[in-house]
This record gives sequence, structure tokens and C-alpha cells, in this order.
Amino acid sequence: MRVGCPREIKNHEYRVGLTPGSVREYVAHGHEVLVETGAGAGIGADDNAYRAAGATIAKTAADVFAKSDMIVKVKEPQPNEWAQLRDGQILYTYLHLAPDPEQTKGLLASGVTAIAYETVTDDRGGLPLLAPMSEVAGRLSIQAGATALQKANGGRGVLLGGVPGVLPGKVTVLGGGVVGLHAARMAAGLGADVTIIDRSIPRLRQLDDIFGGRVHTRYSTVEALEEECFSADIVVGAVLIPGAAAPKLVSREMLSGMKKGSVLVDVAIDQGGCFETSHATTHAEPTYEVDGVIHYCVANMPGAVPVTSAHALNNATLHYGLQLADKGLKALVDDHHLRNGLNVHKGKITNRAVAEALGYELVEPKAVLAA
Ligand SMILES: NC(=O)C1=CN([C@@H]2O[C@H](COP(=O)(O)OP(=O)(O)OC[C@H]3O[C@@H](n4cnc5c(N)ncnc54)[C@H](O)[C@@H]3O)[C@@H](O)[C@H]2O)C=CC1
Ligand SMILES: CC(=O)C(=O)O
Ligand SMILES: [Mg+2]
Repeated sequence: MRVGCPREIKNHEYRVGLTPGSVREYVAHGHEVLVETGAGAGIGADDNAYRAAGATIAKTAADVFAKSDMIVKVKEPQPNEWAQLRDGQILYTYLHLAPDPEQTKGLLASGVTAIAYETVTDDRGGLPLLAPMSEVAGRLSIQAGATALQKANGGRGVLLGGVPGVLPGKVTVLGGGVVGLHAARMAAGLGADVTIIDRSIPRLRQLDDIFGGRVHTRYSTVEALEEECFSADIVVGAVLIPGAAAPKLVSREMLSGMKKGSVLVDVAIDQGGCFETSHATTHAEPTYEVDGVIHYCVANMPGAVPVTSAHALNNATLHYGLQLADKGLKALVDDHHLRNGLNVHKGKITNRAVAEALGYELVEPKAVLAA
């Protein structure tokens, strides 16, 4: 199969779908790899590094899209990318379709077979191709929040760790999954007073064990949300219902109860965000203010640290990428965890949460693959 990797074009997105190390693996499996010139520049991998790994360098993205049987990317395709996809081609990348009706229409119209990293599952109930970027975004969320909290940046002017004789800042984390765990770890490491809210009691138990009492846990009710958000300096939004639009846990009205100059970091923005007042921002202009509360809502946070995140992402995506290259659609038939990643196939929606969020008919993945 010919596998193509275009340069990412989202705002300040410096990750790359295939590192030179991944290219070597595809080539060793007998595949051709076509990489757009400059695709690896953000991680310090130049065209020669890709050539040495066995890739052919394409002069343009158009060349990569036109000549490849499978496209491996990082971020959801942008409008001029989805216009170049076609029936019979596989797209393997993050999609986040539930909050994105336009992209969904574009993918349906193209006829492409689109596999979303974020809905591929594993035996332990996890999302193995989302997890590494959630680790990165969780850790970054505290750096981003702490920066926004500085007075010159519009924040309250609180140092998260405090100093001897002065209380630390307070961080509330909504959703104690992968993002939440890593956000809490960073915040606690800086010395902040941290509370994680989740609706899963088994998960709260696990977190309590992990942190040995260093971090507070609280079951998710409206009362708990209000108390923990109203007293917080930073609130990290990290809830997820896989494939679906994020539940809006903090309403516009609740914002008026929050401290002026406090900071909301809505990591869940790629699924539409869990604060009613969130809208996606970019690394170029990451924050805005509503009712005196600073909002940070960057949908591709790991793009800021591509050297770390491109390798972490490739570690997680390589296995199934090779399966797809080796076997084509049969890889989806053979493995139900990979099949859970199938969101769109030949003009049909094949993910239940996406179909429900956007009002499409669901066609079961097994049914479309058998057709
Ligand atoms: N903005 C960015 O650059 C990035 C965003 N993300 C996003 O971050 C979000 C979280 O991802 P993960 O931590 O990997 O998900 P996860 O599935 O590991 O954790 C989600 C947690 O939310 C909890 N939850 C769900 N509904 C809840 C509710 N109503 N109240 C309280 N807790 C609730 C679940 O019990 C679970 O523990 C996702 O939308 C993901 O796509 C991830 C990486 C990068
Ligand atoms: C998961 C995601 O949206 C990202 O890594 O950008
Ligand atoms: Mg994202």
C-alpha cells in the first residue's frame, strides 16, 4: 500500500502523523511512504531524515492526497484537505466529529473511510490512541492555566504553590480520566490545593489511592461543581463521553459565581467543551474573557510541544497503522477495537455517538464492512 503523510496545517500545529522511525516500520512491512516536504520540520526531522528512513518526498500536499491509499495525519482534516479525500482511501487521524457538522459533511461527501484515533478502544476500557495526547494536554493544562493566572495576563495574580505563610492557589479538575490525572499530578507537584470531580466512584477510589490523600476527590453533583468552581483559581475541563459532544458542566450563569480573574482551561474543547461559554481558540490567541473569567480553549494543545507529543502519538498509532497498511479494511473486520475507531465509511456514519450528536442514521460498522 502507498501510505501518505501531509504536513499539518492547523494553526500552530507542529506535530506530524509519521515520524522517521514510523516510516522505517512501514517500509520494513513492504509499503511505500510518501511524505510532504517539510512535514517533520516541527520535530526537527528534515526531508533527508525521511529519505534515510525510506520515504519518498512529495513537493505538495495535493500530491500526497492524490497518490496515497491511506493518509496518516494528526489533526482533523481542514476544509481544503477533506476536499481532496476520495472513495476507496483510508484516513487515519483525530476527527472529533460530534461538535463539527461541517467536517462530517465533507467526509461523508468524499466517500473516504475515516478512522478516528479518539474512538479506538482497548481491553481495559481505555482509549489508547487518545491517551498519550491526553497525558500531554493534562500536564500542559496547568502550565497554561498558571500562565493565564498571572496578573499581566489578565488573571487574579495567584502563584499556584503559594509561599511559606501564604496559602496556595486552588485547582479544580472536572473529570478524573487521563487528562484529569495528569493535570492533578502537575498541579499537586506545584503545591496547589487540588480537587478532582468525577461521576465514576470507582475512578475516584483509584485516584484517591494514586494520590494517597494529597488530592481531594468529589462526586459530581451540581452542588459539588458550584462549590469547587466558585472557590477555584483554575478549573480544568477534562470530561469525556467517548465520541459524543462534551456535557456542559459549567453554565453561563455559574460563571458569575466564580472569582474575577480565575481561569478556565477547557481541554474538552475538541469535543465541543464542557463550559457553556467555551469556544475553540488557537495557540496564536489562546485566551479570551467572559464575565471576568479567563478562558483557555485550545483544541490542539499538544501541538505546542511537538517533539514530545509527535513521538508519543506515533508510539500509540503505529500498531494499528501497520495493520491497516498490511490488511486494508480487513484490519477493521479482524479487530473490534480498531473497528470502534471507524466513524465514516463510503458516505455513512458508523459511530453511534457521532450519529446521535449530529442527527444522522447510524450504520453499524460490521454491516458497512460486509457490504
Ligand atoms: N484540547 C486538546 O488539545 C486535547 C483534548 N483532549 C480531550 O480531553 C478530554 C478528556 O480526555 P481523557 O481524559 O482522555 O478522557 P477519559 O475518558 O480518560 O476521562 C474522562 C473522564 O470524564 C468523566 N466524566 C464524564 N462525564 C462526567 C460528568 N458529567 N461529570 C464528571 N465527570 C465526568 C469520566 O468518568 C472519565 O473519568 C477529551 O475530550 C479529549 O478529546 C485530549 C487531548 C488533547
Ligand atoms: C486529542 C487532540 O485533539 C489533540 O491531540 O490535538
Ligand atoms: Mg484536539
